[in-house]
Amino acid sequence: MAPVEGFTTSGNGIGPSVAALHAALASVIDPELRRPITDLGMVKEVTADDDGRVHAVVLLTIAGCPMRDTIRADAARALAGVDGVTDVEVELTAMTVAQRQALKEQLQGPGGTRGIVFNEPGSLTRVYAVASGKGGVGKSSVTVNLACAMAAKGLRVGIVDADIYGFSVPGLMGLTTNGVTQSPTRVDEMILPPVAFGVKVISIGMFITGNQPVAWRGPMLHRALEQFLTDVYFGDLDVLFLDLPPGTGDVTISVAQLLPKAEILVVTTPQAAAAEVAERAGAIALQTGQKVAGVIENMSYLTLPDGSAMDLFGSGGGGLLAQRLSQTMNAPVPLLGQIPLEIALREGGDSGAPIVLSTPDAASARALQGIADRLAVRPRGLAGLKLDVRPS
Ligand SMILES: Nc1ncnc2c1ncn2[C@@H]1O[C@H](COP(=O)(O)OP(=O)(O)OP(=O)(O)O)[C@@H](O)[C@H]1O
Repeated sequence: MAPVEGFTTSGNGIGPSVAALHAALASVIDPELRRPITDLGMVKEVTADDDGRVHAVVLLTIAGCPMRDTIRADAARALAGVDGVTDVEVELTAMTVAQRQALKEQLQGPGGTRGIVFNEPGSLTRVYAVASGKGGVGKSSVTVNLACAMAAKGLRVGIVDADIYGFSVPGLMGLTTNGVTQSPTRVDEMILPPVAFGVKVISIGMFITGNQPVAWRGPMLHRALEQFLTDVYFGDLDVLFLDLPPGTGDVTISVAQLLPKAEILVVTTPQAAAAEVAERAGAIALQTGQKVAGVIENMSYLTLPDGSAMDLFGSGGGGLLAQRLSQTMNAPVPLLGQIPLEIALREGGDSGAPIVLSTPDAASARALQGIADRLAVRPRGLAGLKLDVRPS
């Protein structure tokens, strides 16, 4: 292997090789940026002597990086596994301003600042805004489970908790412990979202202390959402979910303005009255020019101890809503799935362990998995893209 900048070994064939040390560190993934630390300019130097003693210096984006212990442990473990290594010392130090700037430019392009990457013509990220007519129908539970199911399939997934007044995503994703929500790391003005179950998550709940109410009017909400979409580094995502507040308020309009390509997923219960309210949430897409990707019926039935199904909230609401929205939108709007009521789903939400991962055999988990599969097989968002193909 050609010399690698920063890597020094005696080079006389005794002790670990540069190639093996580099390969080991290339297997260490930065927990927030989700890329190998070797690609991110985070490996400053590695020296190894003939006796197999290795000293590595790893650069952190910021001195107080909350992931420093994880990065150190992962790097030490990877190096210790290299043939000929007898001892490992990993030293952590912070990047200089210039190194941080270089990293930001590598991630975000020259200049470091940009608009909303998901709106760029080359963006292939599918954006789903999850809406409901009423509160409490399970919109957030559905969002986190779909996101986790897709991430478990290997897709790169992010969630923006746009339910600014009633945020619940950090708790559902296990990012809140004893009332304290994990904070994002800030690299100057760039915000690195915490990652849970492979999903990058950002929520207003990460920026306020305790359980304070958020009392903002429309323009503030719009600005907060815009900042989530511009300043948060999500990287190249396959799917971005936005958990909208219930109804058709300011945030829904802002999402339509900020992310015109976002498709709406409407969550409803089977109750006819709930479906009617949900129809308004879906039909707003007609005014904003967005697509409705489908309807998800939640709390469809409850399985009783004798195995029979009880329609606690009536039946047929999801199908009815899909039919009505298809007419309103003059385009097919499918009923993507029906999720039963299950105690395990609620418990998974309360404990921050989404049911698709914690109890994948549960009926509700299988239904959610089925919906995620249907959404995941749709191609990445090439629709409406002008492809740069010219006759020769
Ligand atoms: N299928 C289900 N079975 C059992 N409990 C469920 C189910 N779906 C949701 N729940 C529970 O119902 C409650 C409300 O769910 P959730 O917070 O996901 O709803 P929401 O529509 O996002 O509410 P809001 O819009 O008010 O934030 C939660 O306690 C959740 O665990």
